[in-house]
Amino acid sequence: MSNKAAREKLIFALDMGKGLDEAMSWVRRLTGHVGVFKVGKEAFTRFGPKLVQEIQETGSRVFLDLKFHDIPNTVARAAEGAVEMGVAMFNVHTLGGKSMMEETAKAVREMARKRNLPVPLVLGVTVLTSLNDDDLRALGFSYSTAELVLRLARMAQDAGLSGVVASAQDVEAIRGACGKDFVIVTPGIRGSARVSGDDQKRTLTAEEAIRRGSDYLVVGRPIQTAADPVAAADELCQEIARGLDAR
Ligand SMILES: O=C(O)c1cc(=O)[nH]c(=O)n1[C@@H]1O[C@H](COP(=O)(O)O)[C@@H](O)[C@H]1O
Repeated sequence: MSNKAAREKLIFALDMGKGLDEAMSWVRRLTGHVGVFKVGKEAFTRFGPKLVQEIQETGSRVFLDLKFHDIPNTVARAAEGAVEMGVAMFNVHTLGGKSMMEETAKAVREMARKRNLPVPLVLGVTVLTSLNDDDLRALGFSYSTAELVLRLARMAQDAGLSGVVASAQDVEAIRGACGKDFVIVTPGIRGSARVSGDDQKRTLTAEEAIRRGSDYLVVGRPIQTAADPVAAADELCQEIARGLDAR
């Protein structure tokens, strides 16, 4: 069993679509070794709210990663569904705009109050960790990734979101601009070895991400494809603990 404070910061991405049983066997295997299970598009399009419910019935917390990106009314209504599912956190794309984020934050608070449910963390995805400065230029942005992330994080905070999803490379700048209570979730965590089929461009190690101020790390393939996934999760928790000590 790993250090609890460190473990709570580790989110395992349940990126798998073969069967609900397979997903739940990963949940049972990694319970006590990671703090949160992330249900993203790959699993949700196959298993839907049933997977979320089954994970929560085991006592674990769920991060619903559907990256809502649509007009304000549509995202706000989808967000109410996320509240009703009882997830601990979910995300929207900040590029959906400030009014979308404002309407969503308000709808989440009201739905939680009406149904007497916990208020989930609402996170704004800034610039995907699979994109670099060249990709942004090709998309027509004149900002660098670092500049755009900071701008979007400030906007997410002004709109009332709980925090953001960003590369760990941007954590110090976001923390400086948005303060200590703003939640920063960082995917794109990699050690010295890359995983096969790797699409992550802005990465950092778990220890360094935590040392710089990440609140949660999202890790998928480095655990899922490890020879011993439980040992890989425990090693990440040790890295997180070292990062916390070095803060
Ligand atoms: O929102 C996310 O979780 C996310 C945002 C982002 O910018 N980059 C990113 O990789 N993610 C997710 O984080 C996970 C990373 O998985 P691995 O690269 O396998 O560790 C995937 O489930 C992605 O969908």
